[in-house]
Amino acid sequence: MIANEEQARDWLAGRPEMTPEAMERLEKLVAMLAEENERQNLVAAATIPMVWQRHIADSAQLLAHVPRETWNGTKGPWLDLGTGAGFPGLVIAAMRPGHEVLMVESRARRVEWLNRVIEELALPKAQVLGQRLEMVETRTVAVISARAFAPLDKLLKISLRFSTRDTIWLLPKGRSAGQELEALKASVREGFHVEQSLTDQDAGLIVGHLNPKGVKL
Ligand SMILES: C[S@@+](CC[C@H](N)C(=O)[O-])C[C@H]1O[C@@H](n2cnc3c(N)ncnc32)[C@H](O)[C@@H]1O
Repeated sequence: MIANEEQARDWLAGRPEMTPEAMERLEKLVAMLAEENERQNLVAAATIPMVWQRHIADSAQLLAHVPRETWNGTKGPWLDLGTGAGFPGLVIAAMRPGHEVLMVESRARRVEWLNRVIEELALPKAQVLGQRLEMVETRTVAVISARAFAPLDKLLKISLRFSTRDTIWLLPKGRSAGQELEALKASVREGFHVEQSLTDQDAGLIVGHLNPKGVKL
């Protein structure tokens, strides 16, 4: 379990994706976030002293659930829904800058912030789709992530059209992971399971696949 800032940084340093350049990008993101959070409420102020654990490692842990062959640039982009301050989308983009990461965010100030970070971190393959998810043009993607975006049943309904049966869904769900999964129809639930979060012993990540042709939500 990653229980503090030192453990978060040590864990990140040991990730296979980590390079000195990626660590530099994450350091820059953390510094920019602390500054911007004084101007707009991007993340809860109380989480700034725990930013490596609560936001950076919490986002980066999703990469451990994506086999390299699934997301190697050939099977489509990573789509992050409701990216907000940048989590997990910006962290994924900072650690895998050669891969396409699309971040959907509807609030104008957050869109401006995300674009500023993308430019500052020089992430040409990262892109912000600054509109409501409901307005985003349909395309299929390799990975769909969403942290603190919407209740699971609603989330699946509004984003099903981006999924193939190979798309990996990665949904950090905090303490409600098991309960939200249990509430789904058995035919939908069967493609998913709950993984323990590495950053919070009470939290779970819903991970799995959905067969968009075979389910009625
Ligand atoms: C609670 S925040 C979570 C932000 C980030 N994922 C995190 O975990 O720190 C949810 C974000 O989703 C955005 N959002 C909510 N509904 C949306 C929609 N339908 N389309 C696009 N963005 C949406 C909000 O503007 C907000 O920034």
